[in-house]
Amino acid sequence: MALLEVEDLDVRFYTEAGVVRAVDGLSYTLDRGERLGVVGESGAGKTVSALAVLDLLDEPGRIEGGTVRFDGESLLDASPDRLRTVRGGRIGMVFQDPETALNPVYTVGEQVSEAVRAHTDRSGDDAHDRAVALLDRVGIPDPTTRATQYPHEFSGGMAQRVLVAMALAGDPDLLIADEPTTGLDVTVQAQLLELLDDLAADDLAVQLVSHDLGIVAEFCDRVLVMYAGQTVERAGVEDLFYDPKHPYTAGLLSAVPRIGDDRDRLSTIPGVTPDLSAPPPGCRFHTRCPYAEDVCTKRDPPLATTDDVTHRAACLAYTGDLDGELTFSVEIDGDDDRGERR
Ligand SMILES: Nc1ncnc2c1ncn2[C@@H]1O[C@H](COP(=O)(O)OP(=O)(O)OP(=O)(O)O)[C@@H](O)[C@H]1O
Repeated sequence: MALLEVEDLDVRFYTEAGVVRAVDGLSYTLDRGERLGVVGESGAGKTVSALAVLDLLDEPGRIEGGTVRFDGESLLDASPDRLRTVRGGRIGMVFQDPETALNPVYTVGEQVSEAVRAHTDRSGDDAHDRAVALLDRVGIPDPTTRATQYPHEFSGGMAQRVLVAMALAGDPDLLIADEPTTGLDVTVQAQLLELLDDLAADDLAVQLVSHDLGIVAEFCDRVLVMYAGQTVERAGVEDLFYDPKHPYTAGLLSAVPRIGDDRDRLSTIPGVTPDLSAPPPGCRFHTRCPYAEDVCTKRDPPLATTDDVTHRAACLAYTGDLDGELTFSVEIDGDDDRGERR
């Protein structure tokens, strides 16, 4: 049994401008110790789906359908008390922007101790000792002294380590990290990824939400690509990066800036993500897809098997509905690796 099973998850935001279909029919699983990357442009639904898994959506967001099972237990049916136990306990969370996630008026030690008290039987000195051990575990030097200091005395990278320590307080089986390294400089990013790598080696499953494909390529086992609230491709990390099957993924990959590449490639996929209160009919990507045919404006592509059952893509090219061939080239390390897709 998978550790996390998300099936057919639908999230809507009821706004004055209309109903925003932020997540539509999202399904995926995550095994123990596995690292899943969730990628896609801004507005794809990465954060909203991570929050929905934990039933943490704020108004006007609502989960309209689907199931979330964690270790066999249905989280969306769980009582608020039970959810609070699982959340931050068996599922740890780290979000972007550590400075705002920490409370400026309490010491770091107090905040980590509080997380320990909330998610374990420890209290008093015992909780404090555990907090110091956690700060040590996440690579904060001189943790005893650092525990007495306030968040403003920590750099961005060190503050993010504190948040990881708090997420580990309940000894979780799953860590959901949403853009955990965004805003940090490259060296600090690498150090933080090394920490996550080390933690995942201890059988912690990680769902890493990121718009940074380089980080995902380096860290993850499997990748889910989201576009406009839906999964467009799902594959093992190597298959996805070396042999993408969806035109959107191919576009994202060619938009990754590479060392020594001074062209502005970030605008490789022309157009913008659609307004999710009125998504385009048929394939949501058809308005930006260079391969789109008439049928793409009418038929919603299922997440179909490509040449491998574990490699799926939501494109009519894999249901036999396209007249033309899907052929795109992906440059990996400067090599032009041309592939035929059908
Ligand atoms: N409070 C809200 N009210 C209305 N719509 C919302 C709200 N929060 C999110 N959405 C919509 O949900 C969709 C998904 O947003 P989400 O933040 O999950 O995207 P994302 O992929 O995480 O992007 P980013 O990388 O910018 O965080 C977007 O279209 C967004 O406009």
